[in-house]
Amino acid sequence: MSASTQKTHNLFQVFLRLRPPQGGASAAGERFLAVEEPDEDSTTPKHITLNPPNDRRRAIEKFAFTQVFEEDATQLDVFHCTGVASLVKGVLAPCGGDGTDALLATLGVTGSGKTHTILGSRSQRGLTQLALDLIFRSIGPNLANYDSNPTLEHSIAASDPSESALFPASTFLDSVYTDAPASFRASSRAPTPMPVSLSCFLPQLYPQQVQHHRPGTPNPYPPRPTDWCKSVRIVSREDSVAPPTPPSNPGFEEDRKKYQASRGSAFAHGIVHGGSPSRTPQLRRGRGQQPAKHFMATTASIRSKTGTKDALHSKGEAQGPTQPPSRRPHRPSVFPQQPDVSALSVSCDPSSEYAVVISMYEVYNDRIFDLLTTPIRSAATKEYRRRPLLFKSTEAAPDRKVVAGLRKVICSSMHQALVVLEAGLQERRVAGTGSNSVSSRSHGFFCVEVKKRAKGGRKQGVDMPWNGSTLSVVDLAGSERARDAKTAGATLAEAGKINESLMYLGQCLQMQTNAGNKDKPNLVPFRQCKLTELLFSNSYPAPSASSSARLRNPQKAVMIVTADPHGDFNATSQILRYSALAREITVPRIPSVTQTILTAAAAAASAPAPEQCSNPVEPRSFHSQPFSPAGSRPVVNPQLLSSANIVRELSPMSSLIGDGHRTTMEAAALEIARLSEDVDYLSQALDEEQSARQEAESHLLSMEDRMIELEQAIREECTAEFERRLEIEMARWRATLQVEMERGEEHWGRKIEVFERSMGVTVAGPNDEGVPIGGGSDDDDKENVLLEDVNEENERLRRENDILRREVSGMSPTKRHPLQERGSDASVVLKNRLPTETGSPRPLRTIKTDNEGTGTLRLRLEKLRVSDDQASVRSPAGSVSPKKMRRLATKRWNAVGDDDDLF
Ligand SMILES: Nc1ncnc2c1ncn2[C@@H]1O[C@H](COP(=O)(O)OP(=O)(O)OP(=O)(O)O)[C@@H](O)[C@H]1O
Repeated sequence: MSASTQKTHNLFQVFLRLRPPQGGASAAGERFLAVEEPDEDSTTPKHITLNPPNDRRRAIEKFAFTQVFEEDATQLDVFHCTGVASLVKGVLAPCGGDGTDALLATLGVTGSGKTHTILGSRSQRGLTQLALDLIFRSIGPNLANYDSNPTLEHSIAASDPSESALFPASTFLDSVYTDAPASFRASSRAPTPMPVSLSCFLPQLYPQQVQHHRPGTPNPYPPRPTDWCKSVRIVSREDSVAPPTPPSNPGFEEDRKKYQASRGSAFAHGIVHGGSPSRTPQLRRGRGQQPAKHFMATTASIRSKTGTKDALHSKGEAQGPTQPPSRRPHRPSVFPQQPDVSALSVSCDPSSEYAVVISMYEVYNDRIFDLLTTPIRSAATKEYRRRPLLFKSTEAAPDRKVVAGLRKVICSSMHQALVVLEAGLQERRVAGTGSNSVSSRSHGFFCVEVKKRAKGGRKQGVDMPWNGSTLSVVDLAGSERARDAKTAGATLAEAGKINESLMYLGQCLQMQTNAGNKDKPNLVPFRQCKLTELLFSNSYPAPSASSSARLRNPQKAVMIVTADPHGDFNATSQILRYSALAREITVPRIPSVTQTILTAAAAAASAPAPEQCSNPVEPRSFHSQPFSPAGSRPVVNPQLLSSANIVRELSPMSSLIGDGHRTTMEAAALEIARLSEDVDYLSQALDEEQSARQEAESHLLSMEDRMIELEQAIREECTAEFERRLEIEMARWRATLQVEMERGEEHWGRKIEVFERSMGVTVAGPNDEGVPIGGGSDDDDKENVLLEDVNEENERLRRENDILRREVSGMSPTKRHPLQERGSDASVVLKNRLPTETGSPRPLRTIKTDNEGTGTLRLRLEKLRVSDDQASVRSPAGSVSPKKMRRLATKRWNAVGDDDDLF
C-alpha cells in the first residue's frame, strides 16, 4: 500500500476491551457502560453508550470503535480480532521489500487491564508473547543461524541505523542472569566482567570483534559514547539482593495475588524506581517465594523503594552491563503456553533470511530509558543510574527518527526472546497505588525488529545489508486521579507526567481522523512529548526522503483501549472521548447559557431566511462528529433517538441551522456538554457542601446548648463548692476567734494576777529567807507552794490572833496596854483602812507607827487578812480559771472595801 493511499486512513485502529469485574459482579459498582448490539452489516459490536451513574441530567455519550471486546473476550479473541497476525505479516513482508512497521498499544485508566492484555498473566500469554510466537513460527527455518555465521552480529550492527549496542542473546542473558549454561562458560567468549570499566567490558560485548581486531588496523567496533556513557536513572543503593524467580508452574492465581499484595504493600509508600530485579529488598525471600504480577514481570518489583529524591534528574556515569554474578537473578525457564497459536502462522519471504532483534525502553517523565541496560552505581553519589536516550535522526537514517544508543539483543529462539523480555520488564518501573497495587509508572516499549536480507547474505564477497521492519508493543501507563490513586510526593509527580503525556496522546488521537480529511491539514500535534513522538513519528511517510533513500510505508497501528465498566466514570469517559473513532452526544438538559448560544447561532444561520425562525424549538441532541469508523456509515443511537423528544426536536434544529454553522454548533454542543457536566458536578459539590454546612450548623447549635448546660452545671457545682469551703472557713475562723478570746482573757487574767501578786508581795514583804512572797517565779508549782505556805502562815496567825484575843479579853482594862505594845491596835488599823476623803484607800506603806510592835502586828493582821482571802479564793487550788480568779479577785477587792467589819 502506497503512502498516498494510507493517508486517507485513520492512523490507528481503535479497539475497546472491557475488563471483567474483580471479585465478582457483586463487588463491583454500578455499571455505566453498555455495549450496543452489532449493526446489521456486522457481527461484532462496535458501539458503546456511556450513561452517567446516578445523574440523569448529565450528557449521555455514545462512542464508536473498530470493535468492542466484552468482558468475556479471551486473550486469543483479542489477538485474532485486533489483527496481530496481519501486523506480523506486514513486518515479515512475505512479498519482498522491507515490510511495514507495526504498533500495538494499550491505553486506558489505571487498573483497566492494559498490562494484562499486552503481557498476560501467569497463566495466560499476552499479545506480546503471542506475537513473538507467531513471528518465530512464521520465520521458521529462515531464521539466520548465529552459530554457523559468526559475522551475523557484525553485519546486523553495521546495518543498524540507531547507534545501538548489539549483543547475542546468550551473551546478554549471561550478563543478566546467574545460571548460565556450562557450555557458554566453556566458550571462547570472555566472561562477564564485573567492573564497569570500558576496557574490560569491551571483550565481553564484542568478543568476536575484539578477537579479530588486529592492532594497527581500525577497530570496526569502537566504543560508542552512546553505548557506554549514558546512564539513565537512579536506582536505590539497596539494590543488591537476588530477586525471586517466577514460579515455574503457571496458573497459581493464589500465589500471584499474594505476590501482588506484597508488592502493593511494599510500593504503596511511593515510587518504586527502576533497578535491577536482583536488587530489591522486597525480593530477599529467595527463589519462588513471590508470585508475579504477570509471568513476565515476576521481578519487576525490583525497583527499590526510592525515596530517592531526584532520581530522575541526576546525571549518571558510564553504564556497565552487569551486576556481580552472585547478585544476579536466576534465569526464568518456564513460561505459560496458553493460549496456543501453534496452528497459526503467516507466510514469510522464502528468499530471505531473517534475524530477530529485541530492544526495550520506557518513557518515564518524558525521557527515554533503556530497559536492557543495567543501571550502574555512580562512584560519586553511590546511586544506580541510567542515562536518558535521544529520539533523533541519525546519519544512517536521516529520514526517520530512532531511539539512539539502545542495547539490542539478537534472539535465536522464542525462548530467548521471552527471557530477554523478562529481563527488560524487571527494569520497568511499577508502584502500588490506591487504584492498582501493581501500577505501571512508565510507558513501556517492547520492540521486535525483524531484520531480513537475501539468503546467503553475501554478494560478491561482501556482507549484504539488513533491512526490515519493527513490531512495537506498547504498554502505556494508566491515567489516574490523585484522589483515587492516593499518590503523593514523587509518585504523584510521575502521575502528573503520565496524565500530561496521555493528554497529548488524546489530542493526537482526536486529530487523527482529520488526517484523512482532505479539507483539513494534518495537524496531529505529535511532537508535544516523547510519547506521542514515539507513537506517531512513523505514521507518516518521510517528508524529505532523498532520492537514494527508500520510501518506507507508514506504520500500521492498533490501539486497544481498556476500560472497567464499573470503574471511575469520569476517568473512563475522558479516555473514551479522545480515543473513540466517533462520538455522539445527547444533552438531556441544556442550561440557559446554551440557549443563548444556540439562539444566536440560529439567528445567524437564519439571517438570509428569516422566515425559518418563526417557530424556533430548543434543540437537545447533537452529533459531535460524524461516525465514520473505517468508512462505515454515520451511526445514530437508536436507543437515544427512540425518545420522542429527541426525534421531534432534531428536525427543527437541523432545519434552523445552516450547513455553514454546523461546525460552530458542534463545537458549541461540545462546550455545552462539557459545561453542563461541570455545572452538574459543581451543583452536586455545592449540594454536598450545603448539606455539610447544615449538618455543621446543627451540630454547632447542639454544641452551644450543650455548652450552656455544661456552664450551668459547672456554675452550680462551683457555688456548692464555694459554700462548702466558706462554711469550713467560717468554722475555722470561729474556732480561731474563740481560741484568741480565751488567750486574751488568759493573758489579761495573768496580768491581773501578776498585778495582784505584785500587790500581795509588796504588802507581805520579804519572807524568812529575805525573798519577797509572790515576787518570785511565775511557775504554778511555786505559786502553790507559796500558797500553802501562806495558808499555813495564815492558820498560824489565826491561832495567834485567837490567843491574843483571848489574852485581851482576859486582861483588865489597865492591862490592855500590852496589847498595844504588841502592835494589834485595831482602831489604828480601822482608821488606816478607812477611805480617805477622796474615797480611795490609803496606801498601807504610808502607815507610820510609833510603836514597832504595834506596827508589826497590824501588818501581820493585814497580811493575814489578805492571805486568808487569797487562800479561800484559790482553794481548791488549780481548779479555778484565770478568768475566775480575776473576777473573784475583783470581787474580793470590792469585798475588802465593803467588809469593814472584818475585825
Ligand atoms: N481481561 C481481564 N481478565 C482478567 N483479569 C484482568 C483483565 N484485565 C485486567 N485484569 C486484572 O486487573 C488487574 C489490573 O490489571 P492491569 O495491571 O493489567 O491494569 P493496568 O491497566 O495495566 O494498570 P496500570 O496502568 O496501573 O499499570 C490485574 O490484576 C489484572 O490481572
